[in-house]
Amino acid sequence: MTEGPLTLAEKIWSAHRVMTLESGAEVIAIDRLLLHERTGGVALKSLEEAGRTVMHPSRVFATMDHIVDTFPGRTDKTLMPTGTAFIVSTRESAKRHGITLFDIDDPRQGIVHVVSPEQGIILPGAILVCPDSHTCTQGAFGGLAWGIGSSEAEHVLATMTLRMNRPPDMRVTIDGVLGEGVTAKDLALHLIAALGSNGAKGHIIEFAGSAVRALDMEARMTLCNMATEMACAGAVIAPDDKTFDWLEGRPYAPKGEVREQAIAAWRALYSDEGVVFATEHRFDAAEVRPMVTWGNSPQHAAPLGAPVPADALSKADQQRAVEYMAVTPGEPVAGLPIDAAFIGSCTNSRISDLRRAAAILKGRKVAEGVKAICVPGSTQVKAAAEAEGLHEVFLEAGFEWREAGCSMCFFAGGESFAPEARVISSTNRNFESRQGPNTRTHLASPETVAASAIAGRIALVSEIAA
Ligand SMILES: CC(C)[C@H](C(=O)O)[C@@H](O)C(=O)O
Ligand code: SF4
Repeated sequence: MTEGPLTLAEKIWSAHRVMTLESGAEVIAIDRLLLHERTGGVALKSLEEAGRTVMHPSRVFATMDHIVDTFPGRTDKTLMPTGTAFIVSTRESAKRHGITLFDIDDPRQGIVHVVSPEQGIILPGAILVCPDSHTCTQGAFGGLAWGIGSSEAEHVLATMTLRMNRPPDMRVTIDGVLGEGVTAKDLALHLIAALGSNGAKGHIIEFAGSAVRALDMEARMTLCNMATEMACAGAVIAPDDKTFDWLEGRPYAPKGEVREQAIAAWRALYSDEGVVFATEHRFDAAEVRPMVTWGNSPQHAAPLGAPVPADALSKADQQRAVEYMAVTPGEPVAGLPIDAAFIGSCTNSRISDLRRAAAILKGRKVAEGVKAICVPGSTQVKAAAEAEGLHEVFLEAGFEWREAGCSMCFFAGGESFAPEARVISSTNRNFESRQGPNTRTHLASPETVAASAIAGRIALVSEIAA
């Protein structure tokens, strides 16, 4: 390993360095590759067409999440035209190459970034890649994880290496205490609003500080997930006892004596005192409020109740968003009537998210005319929620209760919300037509989504009647 003080990311990177090329690029070893039926299927097909084989099938995992329907009783058939072909071809390739597949009917199935931590596939100090932009979610466990393209995934399948320049390091330190009812999602939107959607361009962000240490593992995943929306190359949080405890007993995580040895090594995974980051930012958790987006980029976020920027119509990038979203500069989006509410996605669909939403929905009803849907992030999350009776809370309130998957986080030609529907959503992207043709997505925490579904308009938890 290199001498002198090192960042956490540098420590992990140098432990994986195979060689440095003349160009300065490096060849690094990859520990784990994850695939899903949308981009993973493409990588496998292309590998086969090139006549290559999978180097380490036991380090490659595939799941069905992006294209599969989430209706109860689903099959290989999907509303996405050509969708079945992706599902079938991923399944057949996985079988041919001996890759572990979390298929539609597998109790381990779910959204790739929810399933991997659940199974203990991502580990502190590891490097994991996946042809999906929200892979940095998994950096919450103190490993390096980032999204790659399908052709890079093919390269990893064949060689378990990647050729890359080491990304520069950025540290985002958040000290202080988050206020009552303020969540990791609000914190993430606060940071994106402040730093911008290119604010971390090409950097590996290390989230540090007392407010980050205080987050539980699922909240850390939400934070790292949203880092993608600042164009980062990865996001990482130094592992601690919470990380080790969360991983205990997970199928692919080390056990017994090996676990003890692993923990001893994982305890060295932190940025050394005095190390210099390419960029540093500091935030105070006490300043974060419940947030909601008003435009078509996650950076178009403001505290719930704050107005859409009064000068938005004079700014080229905001003008289109204001028109598309049908919002009024100078006025808040809070209070706007909604057509739909969505709880799901790799950002906010884990058991703690569902528990917090259910606590708000209990004994209440979704406002008339609002289509409300809850899609657990994985089949395991769904089962855990059902064991606690949370599904009954959602159903009694008037939410649909679905099978696990990406669902309407990402309209790929399958199921969608109605054209121009205004949707309050626990997802990570509010791009144009993201949840169906011309849909208007407002990003928020699961709590705000639940409260808004009850109110029938964008609302704070504190605004709904007791
Ligand atoms: C389809 C997939 C490649 C895409 C991504 O990379 O992120 C999707 O997951 C998304 O969230 O937009
Ligand atoms: S849940 Fe949404 S953001 Fe996450 S991987 Fe699926 S489509 Fe992408």
